[in-house]
Amino acid sequence: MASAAVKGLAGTRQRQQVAAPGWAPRHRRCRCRLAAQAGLLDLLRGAGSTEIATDAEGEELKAWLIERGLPPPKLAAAATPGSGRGLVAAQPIGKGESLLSIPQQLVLTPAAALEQSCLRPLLEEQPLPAWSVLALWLAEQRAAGSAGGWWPYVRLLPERTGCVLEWSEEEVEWLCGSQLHSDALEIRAAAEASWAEMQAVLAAAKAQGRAPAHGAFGRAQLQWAFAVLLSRLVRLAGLGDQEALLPWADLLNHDCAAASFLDWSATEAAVVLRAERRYRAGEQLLISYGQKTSGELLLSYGFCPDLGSNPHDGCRLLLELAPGDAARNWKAAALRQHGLAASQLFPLRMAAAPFELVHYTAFSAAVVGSRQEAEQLARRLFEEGDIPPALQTAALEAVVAACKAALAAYPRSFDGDRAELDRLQDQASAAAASGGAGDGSADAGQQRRRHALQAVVYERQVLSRTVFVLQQELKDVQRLARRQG
Ligand SMILES: C[S@@+](CC[C@H](N)C(=O)[O-])C[C@H]1O[C@@H](n2cnc3c(N)ncnc32)[C@H](O)[C@@H]1O
Repeated sequence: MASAAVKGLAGTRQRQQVAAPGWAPRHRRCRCRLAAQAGLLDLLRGAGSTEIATDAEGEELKAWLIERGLPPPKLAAAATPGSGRGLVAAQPIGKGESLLSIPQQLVLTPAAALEQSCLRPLLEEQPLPAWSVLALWLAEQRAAGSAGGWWPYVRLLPERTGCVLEWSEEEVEWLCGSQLHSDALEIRAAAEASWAEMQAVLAAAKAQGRAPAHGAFGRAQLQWAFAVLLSRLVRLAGLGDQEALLPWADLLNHDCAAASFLDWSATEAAVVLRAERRYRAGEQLLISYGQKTSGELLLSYGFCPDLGSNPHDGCRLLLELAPGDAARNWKAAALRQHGLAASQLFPLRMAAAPFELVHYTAFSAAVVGSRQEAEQLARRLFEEGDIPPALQTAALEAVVAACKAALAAYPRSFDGDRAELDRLQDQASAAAASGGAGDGSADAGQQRRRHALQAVVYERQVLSRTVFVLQQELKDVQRLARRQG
């Protein structure tokens, strides 16, 4: 059971992808051109000599890794306003240049963690999921302090990440009505299940005197480790989808408009990153953590991009085959052949027509008399992308009804949430203008509230916009039907 839950958690972690062309933000090309021009100006001004305020501990980690085989990167660690440490260009960088190449021995895969773990004999006897092995390794290294083999890396890991594992129950309730609420509960339940699942190993470790410093594997220590993993683990598609910690490279921050990401290169036998454009010396290098909505970023990484700045923002709508449909089993089998399930989440975006989900509801609404008929219709809808005219109205109506039901599921009024969000945004702007004086923890709590509100306000705007667009389409379909009839 725990491993199923852990799978759910894995699904929420960094899945780094290239931005789909349809979703490239309009301003991007323009920004690149400006950046290229800025790069040229910098060269003329001798930007190579720009002084960079580097971060001492981050640079010490880089030097430590270089001693262990890291080819010297063209990047430097630096403090970045509002996002902790980050990596900046240490010199002007050209498009396509190699920025980082992390050799295998510095990639912290679950296998590497197991190899180094004090619990290794026990974990070989009673294997735990990769996620738990890494968490135990992190907790062990942290407890060992400077005596541990990876202290230069572990001491840089944040005390708190802001991810949903650190939220109070009341804070999680702010997401009620949204699919994010189910995600949040699932992530927290997975961490709980992982904690429960490792108790037998921890008890054996205690009995055999294998656990290191007192309390190294306590609940709070493992909670910290789970939060670190949720906000830093990178899935390496080129390494069979393994998830790993990437020391120093995990200082890279996220940009919703970035296309580059870290992945394993078999030819270079290393995790690599190339420059997707030119960079000035001192400019921060940002990568993509995946095409995530702002709410998803909030749950895993504890930050939320500014409203309107995330081209992947939106919400997910849950659609299901009608439970009472006599053809439900045939339909479910036919859906599976197209990678869809009898209960399926669909992403909605502000500016995208949700064709796939209209096809899904057309399939759900259709009356089919056999398995073959279900398969035939599924092929027409999901392979050829064609909706039989007779199903169009019912499909559009079903999506509109599903969006309205999703809107009604939010417990608080849209206007009330919007007003509170505006107020918190004004307060945040005023605090930023006055230098951000005040109690840090109160600020963090207020920021979380603002981010949660931002997510649930935007989701409802997307749902309302989808209702509007589909109602227009419904009118067109009905007008056409009247003309033809
Ligand atoms: C993989 S780590 C990146 C390094 C991190 N900044 C640090 O100081 O250790 C991910 C964390 O960086 C921060 N972060 C990354 N991108 C950000 C962004 N665009 N805005 C704000 N915070 C960001 C968040 O705290 C997130 O949990």
